[in-house]
Amino acid sequence: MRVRLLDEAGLRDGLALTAVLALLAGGGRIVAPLTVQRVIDAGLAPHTVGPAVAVGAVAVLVAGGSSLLLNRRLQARVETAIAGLRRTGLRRVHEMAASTADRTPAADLVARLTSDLDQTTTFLQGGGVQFVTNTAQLLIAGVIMSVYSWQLAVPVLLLAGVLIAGMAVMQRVIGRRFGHARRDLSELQRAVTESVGGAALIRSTGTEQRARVKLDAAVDRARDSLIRTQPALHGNASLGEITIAAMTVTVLLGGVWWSLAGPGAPRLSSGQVVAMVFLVTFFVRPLQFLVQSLGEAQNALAGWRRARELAGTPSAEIADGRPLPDGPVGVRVEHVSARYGDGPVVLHDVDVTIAPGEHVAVVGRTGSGKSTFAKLLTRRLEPAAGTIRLSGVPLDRLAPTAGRVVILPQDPFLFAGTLDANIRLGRPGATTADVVRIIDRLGLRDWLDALPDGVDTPVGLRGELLSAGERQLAGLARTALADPDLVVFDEATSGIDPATDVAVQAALAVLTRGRTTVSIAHRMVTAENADRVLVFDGGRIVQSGSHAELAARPGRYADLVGAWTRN
Ligand SMILES: Nc1ncnc2c1ncn2[C@@H]1O[C@H](COP(=O)(O)OP(=O)(O)OP(=O)(O)O)[C@@H](O)[C@H]1O
Repeated sequence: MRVRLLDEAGLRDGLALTAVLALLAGGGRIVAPLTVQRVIDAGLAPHTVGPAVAVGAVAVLVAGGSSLLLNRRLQARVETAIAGLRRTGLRRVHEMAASTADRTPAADLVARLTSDLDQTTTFLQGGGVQFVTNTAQLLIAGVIMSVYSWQLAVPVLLLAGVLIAGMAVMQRVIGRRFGHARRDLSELQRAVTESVGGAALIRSTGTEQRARVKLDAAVDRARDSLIRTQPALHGNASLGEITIAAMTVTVLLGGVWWSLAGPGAPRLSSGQVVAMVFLVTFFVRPLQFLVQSLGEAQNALAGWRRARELAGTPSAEIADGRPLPDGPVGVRVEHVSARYGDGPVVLHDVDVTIAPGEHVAVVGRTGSGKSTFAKLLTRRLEPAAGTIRLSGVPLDRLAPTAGRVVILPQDPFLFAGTLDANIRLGRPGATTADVVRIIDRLGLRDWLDALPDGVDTPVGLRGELLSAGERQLAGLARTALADPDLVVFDEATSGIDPATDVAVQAALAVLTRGRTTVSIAHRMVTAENADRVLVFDGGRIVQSGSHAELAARPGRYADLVGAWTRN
């Protein structure tokens, strides 16, 4: 695990140089007490002071310089590793299997890539890098103490052994508790995001009390989790204080006793006793640091692990998949069933073929399985049984189809920025001139001219400055710019005024011309304009034919047409 951490943080490269810098930084600090010992043992002779000060000064400068270099080196590497983890994590979010993405709340993914990793940075900036220097200092001080007086060094090292063993046990407990705390904090973030995002709905439905109870529960859980990290931390601090004080006392009392020992017994000079007192201080300081920063270190590690877990999610993209053959896509859905997680089967034995270039409208009552069918075609859900082939290639063998298979949702996602920037996302390298051309081709020039700043009109966060119909028009333009070979269009059910609806229908007609299209239709006009209508009911296709054919005979579709006409 630790070895993997070294690799992941990019610390293995140049490990020897890192170790040398750490030894220089840690060892340099220890030279001063040794020079003091020499001066004392020489009877404080003036001629020994000058060289001692010179050696001490050089040592301090070397220690300071090495420490600076080491800090910069480690900080830069670990920050680079964190940035890499963020990038990989984000890529995994985009390549995640649809089933995993469905199960994972967005706020949890955001927390793993932001606040969780921030803990690692905070720890580093708070002196986490000193871990390395301190460990080197601890080792060097321990060795020198043993050389100076093994009689004093043995009890100190034994006490240090007790402390380190105690910390090893505690850190496991502390690590586990911080792991829980980070999970509960991420839950809290999710609850807060939901509550803030849904504030208007909560106010309008008068459900503030219910929302507050849910939020309070998340706040309490996070608080309790954080409190649960404390007893082990306090236990660790107490153990540290007791053993560290015992080490200092041992050296002081033992030193005095040995220095006064009678003839025949091994004697310590006063200089050696003073040096030992300094050395034990150098020995215990890193231990104190380790004790105090154990909590922060475990919190940082817990954050790192959560981010790494996300970065380690297997990509759902098929690396050596077969590319989608060029041209309009033929769709073959063979006896496909679908379910969400362990839930009931919601699509049963769906078997249908869509010819290249055909425009198929999917209709049916709410909950009949239309969206599930669309999710299967666009790989946002894997079939529970059966196979789907696009132009003959089974979906589970197909290479990424970005730009070739495009879903146009009811409410297309728009990033904060201009309309131009959002539409250009459809095709990498597209220019504003391309955007204007595609808007013209879709017959949307009047709409564009009516916007305050034309293509430079800002759309606001998630496109909130545009109407629902305008967002769908922007989505249509973006899709048209992508020039896909299979379009899955989820028609908006509401929020579109009649004029925009006409514009949407006209643009849709241009977009679908010559390309395979599956439209989830909520309006009769969309079904009428399609080559064929598939009628879903209870998760099954119960009718298939042209609008005219199906409307003319009794059945589900005729009922739907009746309902549309009455509306
Ligand atoms: N994410 C999900 N998790 C669990 N069940 C789901 C999920 N999405 C849909 N379902 C269930 O699958 C069934 C089909 O739903 P689907 O969304 O495909 O219907 P639909 O015909 O598109 O309905 P609508 O016209 O209201 O969008 C429904 O019973 C629904 O409750």
